[in-house]
Amino acid sequence: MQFEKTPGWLDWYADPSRPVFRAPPGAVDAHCHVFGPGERFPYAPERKYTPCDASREQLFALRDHLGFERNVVVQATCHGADNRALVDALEGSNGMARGVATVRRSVTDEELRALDAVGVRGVRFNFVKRLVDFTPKDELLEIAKRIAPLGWHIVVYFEAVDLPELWDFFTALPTTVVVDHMGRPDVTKPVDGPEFELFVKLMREHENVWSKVSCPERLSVSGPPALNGERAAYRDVVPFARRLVETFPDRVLWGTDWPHPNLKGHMPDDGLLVDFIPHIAPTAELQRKLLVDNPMRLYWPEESGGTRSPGG
Ligand SMILES: O=C(O)c1cc(C(=O)O)oc(=O)c1
Repeated sequence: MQFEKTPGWLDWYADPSRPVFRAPPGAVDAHCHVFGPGERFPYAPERKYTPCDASREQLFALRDHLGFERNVVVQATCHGADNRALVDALEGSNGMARGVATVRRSVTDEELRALDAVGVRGVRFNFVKRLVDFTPKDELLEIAKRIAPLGWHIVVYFEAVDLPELWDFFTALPTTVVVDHMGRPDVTKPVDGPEFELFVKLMREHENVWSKVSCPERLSVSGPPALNGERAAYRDVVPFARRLVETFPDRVLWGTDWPHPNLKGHMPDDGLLVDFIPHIAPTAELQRKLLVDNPMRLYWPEESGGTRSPGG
């Protein structure tokens, strides 16, 4: 198989603009990745793409540049179930990053405990066909039952058209379930149409389901603004994200998705992505919940007056 690197990728993400929006103190970028460096942390043989290296140092520099304080680093599919790059990032974070890992059913209890000790608080199940080969649901359920007693949660990534088929599986999971990128709605469809209503219903009927209101750059058809100083990017995604933030203010998270793997049309400016936040969370209270209270409750409960409870 031939792997392609996206031309110009590094140039773009090395130079994001400074956002106009000031994140509240303690803000968490709750969805980002580290890639490699490939020489130290090789990419998985079963990967569907090969990214450019994106190191923990670059990630933490971006965090500071954007005015954020913490990260949740999510295991990317190009690293498969080899979590060494993720662990390295968590170890280098001074406790300011938590992680979401990928594991197989062969993972030992000792390995789970070691991941927990370094800051992993969840596992990711991926159902996006261009990114992974299918993992049998019985294996995923077995993993879910193993991680629940640790107080971890499950992050799921899927396309909106696949939600009806995945519904029973998701609603049987025994932990908090965090959906990546709003379940990837088709934003050319109405925000109150049947497809997005099904996702809203999932969250309404299942209080253990959370959503990341992230990745407008992946979902948008209108795209980023022309290079004319306009900072209100990805407007067609706003109604979807805003509906979730306003309806479920205590169960939404936000992240940059840096370094934006697999984006071919354009590379997003992370500063512009931060300036998307006040459009989807228009009040200071909603912004604080989205960027501080919710991620702290899920990833640093010991610092926000809670404890980790088995079952996530
Ligand atoms: O849409 C994507 O291509 C994508 C890929 C990955 C990954 O490879 O893990 O993660 C994401 O959050 C999004």
